Amino acid sequence: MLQQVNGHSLGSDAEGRASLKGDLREFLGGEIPLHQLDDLTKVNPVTLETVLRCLQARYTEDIFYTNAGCTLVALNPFKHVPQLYAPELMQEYHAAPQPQKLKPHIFTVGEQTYRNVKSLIEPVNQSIVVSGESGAGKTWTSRCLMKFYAVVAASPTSCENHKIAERIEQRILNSNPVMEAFGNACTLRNSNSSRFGKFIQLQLNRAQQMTGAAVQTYLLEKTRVACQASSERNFHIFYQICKGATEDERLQWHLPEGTAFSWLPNPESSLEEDCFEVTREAMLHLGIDTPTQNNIFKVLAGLLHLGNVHFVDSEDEALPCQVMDDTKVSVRTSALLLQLPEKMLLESMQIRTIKAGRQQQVFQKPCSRAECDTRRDCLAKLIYARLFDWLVSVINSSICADSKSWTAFIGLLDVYGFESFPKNSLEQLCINYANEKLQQHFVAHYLRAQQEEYEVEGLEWSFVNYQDNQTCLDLLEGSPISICSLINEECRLNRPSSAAQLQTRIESTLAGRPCLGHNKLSREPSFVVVHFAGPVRYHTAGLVEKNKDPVPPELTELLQQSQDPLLTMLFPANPEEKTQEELSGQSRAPALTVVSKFKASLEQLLQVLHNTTPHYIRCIKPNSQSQPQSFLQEEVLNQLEACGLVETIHISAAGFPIRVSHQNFMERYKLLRRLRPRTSSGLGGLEPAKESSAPLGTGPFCGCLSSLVSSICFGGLCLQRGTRQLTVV
Ligand SMILES: Nc1ncnc2c1ncn2[C@@H]1O[C@H](COP(=O)(O)OP(=O)(O)OP(=O)(O)O)[C@@H](O)[C@H]1O
Repeated sequence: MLQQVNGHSLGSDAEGRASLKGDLREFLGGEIPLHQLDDLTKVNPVTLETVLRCLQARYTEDIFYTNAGCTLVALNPFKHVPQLYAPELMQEYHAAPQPQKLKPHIFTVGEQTYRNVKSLIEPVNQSIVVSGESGAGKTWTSRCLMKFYAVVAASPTSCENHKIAERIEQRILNSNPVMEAFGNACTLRNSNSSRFGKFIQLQLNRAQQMTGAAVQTYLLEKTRVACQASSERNFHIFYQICKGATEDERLQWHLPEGTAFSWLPNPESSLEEDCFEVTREAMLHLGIDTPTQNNIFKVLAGLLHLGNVHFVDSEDEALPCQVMDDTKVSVRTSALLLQLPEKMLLESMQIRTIKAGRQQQVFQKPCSRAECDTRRDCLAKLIYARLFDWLVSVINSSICADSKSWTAFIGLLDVYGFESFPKNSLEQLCINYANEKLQQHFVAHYLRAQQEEYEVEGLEWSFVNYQDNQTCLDLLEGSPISICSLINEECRLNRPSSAAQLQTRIESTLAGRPCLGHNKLSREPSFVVVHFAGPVRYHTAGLVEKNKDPVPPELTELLQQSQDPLLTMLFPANPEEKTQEELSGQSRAPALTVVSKFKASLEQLLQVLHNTTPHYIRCIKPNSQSQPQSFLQEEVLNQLEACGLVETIHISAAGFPIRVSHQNFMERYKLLRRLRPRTSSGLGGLEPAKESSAPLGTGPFCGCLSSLVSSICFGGLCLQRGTRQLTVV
């Protein structure tokens, strides 16, 4: 009997015949309409063009998910799709004996991941890496997966337990609107773009119930508080308070309707994300009570007024710059809202204090107008970044479970997508660097390690070439010299360096590196990095300063004087240990730059990922205008090419998608020791043995089982090692 066609084993007779018919048709003639191909490994031949055509055909039919071997491709529908994420559908995938036989969906990935934890497939901890460029749908996907786990991993036991579980699940879900309100913003690429990276660990107990979660965030783009590119916006929360405050709150927060704020560009644009009520409700569920919320919003209003403070040059260099007449009121209001002495607030921006000599004598020097502006912006960034970190810690203490109550986790990684704007700076360099690291994780884990293992195992294998992004990573972070090391060195040397000098330094020191380009047409000093997802031009102006991220000590000292309860907590007068910002403001600052901190946190993240079984979801943006029903071939093609999807499909089609250690396999499939080899098939197929007295570990399988398992279905099993193939149905 034919056991396999095109990689599919057959189930019951009737089912088998129907499936066989379909498989045969597909195998022989490729007659199946493209949009019905659920798995891109079945596209024939597998080329960029055929893959593109298949995805387009499916998109036209409103089919947004397609398997690509080990990866799930998720096309952004840019519209509401009824029932696509309904709780009933979640249950259907959860209850299915073989979820992978249902239509491709993020719930298949969610369920498979969940079952891996259940069946203790090592490593027990799992991760789902959601990648794609900005606006491709990563945050949406992560959010839906969290909802999925909140449903399927809910505690079904006693009423009391159920309540607890619900509280935890609801709180975990409530962390999303809060973090998005404070950490997302409208950019040119995405109206709800995450301006920070997030790894959320969903913690499961032995019964696979969710007992808690922990969130780790990465590099918030805090510069956005004080500086927004044209046509972009500040963080959503600022618009929410301005649009959603009640009359009473407007009075308290000094936000009369129609007030113009320099740091609130495009206030007329109205987004779904501007819903203040949702944020407040979610904060409440996370344990942030109304008085604390009001305190937070009052401080944010204080920042908006601070942004309206503008300085004029002083005629006498020995005297501080003055505040523009019509913005004096903003200093007063800001001081009032932040509960700071007005004079001190003003002087902290106008005057620099220098300590020098053995006795640390104090000198004061008036700042230039540009310096006043920088210090004003720095103050706002400092407050906002601390507030964001504090919110994350509150969220964590609200959702985190006692370490004894969980045994495994499923990690969801949603980091900012690859970005290329007309102007790119240190933020984009870090974001794109993170994307390069994740791409490398995929390349190393899947494209390279897998093929190397097949070779070692003696499997017949013709090596599939793939685009390795190691050269780009060498350029960015390599040792001894790379772009990061050069930017860090400029910070360490603490010498005046112009944007043009930095460009020359990068170009001359790294000349000849394959991924370094130079845009000769550009008038502004810049350099080009050819990333796996495309070339990006980075402007060198301000790069070193942003990397240093200095905080003048006067600013921290000022905030320690605040009478505001929230600021008192964020800036304690006698902190137990000095923060990085405080250290960087001192003259003998350790060389811990933004880039080095980011690099260290990325390494940590990759270490965590490395110790989990990864699952991949590739989000694809069908068009850059965020329009439904528009599939722009060129744009999709670039994304497919960049992530090496065709190579992934080739390897998946010919390879072995599931890997199980021998010990785990024996645990899971103890039953099979009762099976004996069927020698007549010539394939080494197996049939159930009537009786087996062979002890576990010495039965007929054990000597020949590999860690490579081509497919384990819930009703059947197919194994291969080298030239031996074993099929059990
Ligand atoms: N599955 C979906 N169904 C409907 N709309 C979607 C879906 N996925 C994404 N979208 C739409 O696309 C927008 C962008 O998605 P999302 O914010 O998830 O992108 P992202 O990849 O996280 O981007 P960034 O890297 O900028 O944070 C969403 O705000 C939503 O409007």
